Amino acid sequence: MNKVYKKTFGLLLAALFVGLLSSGINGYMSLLMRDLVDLTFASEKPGFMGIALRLVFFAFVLFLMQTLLSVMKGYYRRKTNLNLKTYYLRGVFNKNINEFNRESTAKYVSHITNDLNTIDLDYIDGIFELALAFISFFVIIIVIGGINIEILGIILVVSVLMGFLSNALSGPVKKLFLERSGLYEKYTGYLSEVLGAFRIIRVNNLYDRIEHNFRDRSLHLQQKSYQIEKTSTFIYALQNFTINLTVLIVISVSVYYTILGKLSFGGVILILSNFQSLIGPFQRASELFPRIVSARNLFTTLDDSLKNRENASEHIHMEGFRERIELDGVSYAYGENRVLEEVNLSVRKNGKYLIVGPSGGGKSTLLKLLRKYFSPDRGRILVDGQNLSEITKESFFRSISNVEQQVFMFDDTLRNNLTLYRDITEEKLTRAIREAGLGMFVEKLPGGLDTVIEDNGRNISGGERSRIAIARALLNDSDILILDEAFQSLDYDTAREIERTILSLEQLTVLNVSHIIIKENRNLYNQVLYVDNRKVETLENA
Ligand SMILES: Nc1ncnc2c1ncn2[C@@H]1O[C@H](COP(=O)(O)OP(=O)(O)OP(=O)(O)O)[C@@H](O)[C@H]1O
Repeated sequence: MNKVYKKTFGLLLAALFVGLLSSGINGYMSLLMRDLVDLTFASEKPGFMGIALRLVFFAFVLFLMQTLLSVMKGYYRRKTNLNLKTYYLRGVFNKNINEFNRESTAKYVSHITNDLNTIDLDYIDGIFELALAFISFFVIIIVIGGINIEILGIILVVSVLMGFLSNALSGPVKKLFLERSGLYEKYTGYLSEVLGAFRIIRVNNLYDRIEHNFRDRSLHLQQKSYQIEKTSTFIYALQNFTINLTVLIVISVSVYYTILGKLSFGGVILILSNFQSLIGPFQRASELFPRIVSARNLFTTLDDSLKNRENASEHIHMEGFRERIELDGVSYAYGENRVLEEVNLSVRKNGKYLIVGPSGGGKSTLLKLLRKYFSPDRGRILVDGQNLSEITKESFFRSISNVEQQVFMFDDTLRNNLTLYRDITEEKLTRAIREAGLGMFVEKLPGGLDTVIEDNGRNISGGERSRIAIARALLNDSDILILDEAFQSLDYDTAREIERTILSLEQLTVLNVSHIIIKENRNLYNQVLYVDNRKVETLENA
């Protein structure tokens, strides 16, 4: 993430350069102002108008510079933020499927919303503001140093002491900010779960139980925010006290130097009017530094969430499936629960396999291993003799199509939901629609293929959803089709017809996990595999 943040470093420097010019103009105007005041006290008319006009001119230039600065800052922030968000989302989509599934999606949502928002406000903007404050600080140092170096020395000592003090005071706030970010992540996850369970909560009147839990969690989060608020207020009050003390010291020293004749009255006004730029950076640093540090830690959290723990080196590019897939002594366990043990199996190209077995027997796990969602704990899966864990995901996924139990629909037209945004000829699309048994459905739709599927398929039935998934898979032109309970929402006749069509496709290897056994089609399979008791057995060979 840090690398992505640094990509817009050029924009940051350009904007800060404009900030430097603005501060320079501001410093120069302070000197003009001092001269103006001193001329007034000396009752000298010549030169007065000239300085006054110059002041008006530079005030206008300063206005333009500051407008430019705010435009540049806005552009820099937007661009950096967008870069980070797109990088993160791309990273999420590069995760191993099983590792993505292991986490709740809410965690990623919370990272993209809460955490990247915090990074925007506290880190991107924080660093910018701090840098700007220090630029104006150094410019004013040069200006005051030019007037009286002793006063500058005194002011600097006082300011630096105060800066250290403020920083030391802000320690407890840093810790609280970090804790709150973790709480937000959990809270967002919890809310997504509750809203995801909307139907079951409504139907079973579970709201009272949910409300109790919701109140506890909300309260806990609010208490943490309140604690941050309380601690921060106390720390800011202490910091204000030190600032007031510093102001008092600086005023006293300046006035004393005027009495000694080492500083003109205009000089005192210059110091006092720029005092904020002198102590501002230390004040800002104490306020922003804890935020910057805790937001900086979020980079590590975000990077960690994108890491794939299984890092087998994938270096083989697969050019289509040619001969066979072999499972060689494959074992897999979810923690202590061993689901497959020493499984040996051979799947030949264009073969048709029906996979059956009791619920919880391990059928889906077998499919997940074959889909490369995760790797076996022991043994190997060989695709045309190459170890599947060494084959790149991109090239392998191109060879397989999946019809899973959960079918996602985009809020888009039926056409785009079928083609998944690829260029597909009308002829091919019509054939896939027919083979997936969607012909009548499309004909009846008033908008045909241009009908919009709403809200993840709210306006279509479960059976239509499965058929859309089957059509998608047929349009994929992949070598292997993996079906996981694809027919369970279909009536018997429709399921039979679609299954028959799929099994008649000669250039397709089919692995079908199904509880629904269609007797008329059973002999169309080359092999029926039975998965149970950690084993995969062949029930019958055609
Ligand atoms: N992600 C997971 N984490 C932990 N255990 C899991 C996970 N997925 C499945 N299991 C367990 O692994 C075993 C096999 O599950 P699997 O889903 O492979 O069975 P299945 O034969 O496909 O079942 P069904 O026919 O009910 O879909 C079950 O005991 C299940 O509880």
